[in-house]
Amino acid sequence: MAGMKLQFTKMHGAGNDFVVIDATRRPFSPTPALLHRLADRRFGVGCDQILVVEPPSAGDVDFNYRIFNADGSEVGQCGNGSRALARYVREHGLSDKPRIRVRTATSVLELAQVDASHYCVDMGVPRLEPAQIPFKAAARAARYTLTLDNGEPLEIGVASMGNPHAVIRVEDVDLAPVHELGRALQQHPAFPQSVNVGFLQVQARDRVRLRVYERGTGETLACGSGACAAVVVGRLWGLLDEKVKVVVRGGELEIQWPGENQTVLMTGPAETVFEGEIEWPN
Ligand SMILES: N[C@H](CCC[C@H](N)C(=O)O)C(=O)O
Repeated sequence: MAGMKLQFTKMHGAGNDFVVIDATRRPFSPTPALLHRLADRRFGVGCDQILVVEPPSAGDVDFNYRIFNADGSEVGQCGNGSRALARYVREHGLSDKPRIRVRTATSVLELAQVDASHYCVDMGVPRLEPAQIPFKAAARAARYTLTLDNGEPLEIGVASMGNPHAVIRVEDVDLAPVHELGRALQQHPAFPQSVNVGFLQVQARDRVRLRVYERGTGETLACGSGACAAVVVGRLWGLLDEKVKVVVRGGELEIQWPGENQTVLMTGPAETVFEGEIEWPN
């Protein structure tokens, strides 16, 4: 049966991997079935997120950018994906500007190339009010204590980078119950839109290790917005300085946050792995 041929580019940022689609010349409105196929690591291409580059919705940005998790859910932020997008638009001749601005469903980001394989993203001001996360709490606090299904208390920090994050401090990320606690928090009624769950090990005031159990995807090798949220929470807890190296399973990210009402800067890698084409029935 004749189908549609869909060109894509396979990319990753510190091991968080993407299928990137160019919708700047013609619209791309993927069905859930197509998203699942693109993300499927056996029956399809395989990725953590699908990124769709679109023409700007207004003159204040250069591109719009849609983000779909592997489960097909559309979300408003992907930090590692924004670095991949910055590389993508340069490599595909869609822009030769040294700095570009992109709009997602929840945020406007500014991206700049640092060197041949590194990009810096201004991820905007973290949102800390519970209603902005969204997170059900009476008032804003640096720390919250959740009661888990088993009755156990759990201390967390919460922040939104345009997507929701919960941060849990652990002694050793290699020993943390990432999948068990990650799933428990994602199903917790305190997070009406689920949540990305970060496990933060503080090694020094300027160096941490991090694992993230992502919403709509599961554990990834890196989570850019998760690294930002972890540094924001770590600083609110008085544990971290302004510039922090975040060591994740797939590499390293540099995060800088001067403090409240300031934007978070994230610097990290973006790589192109291959160009591909997949046939899909109309
Ligand atoms: N799973 C996230 C989206 C991808 C974020 C992550 N890949 C990043 O680099 O920020 C969410 O549902 O909000």
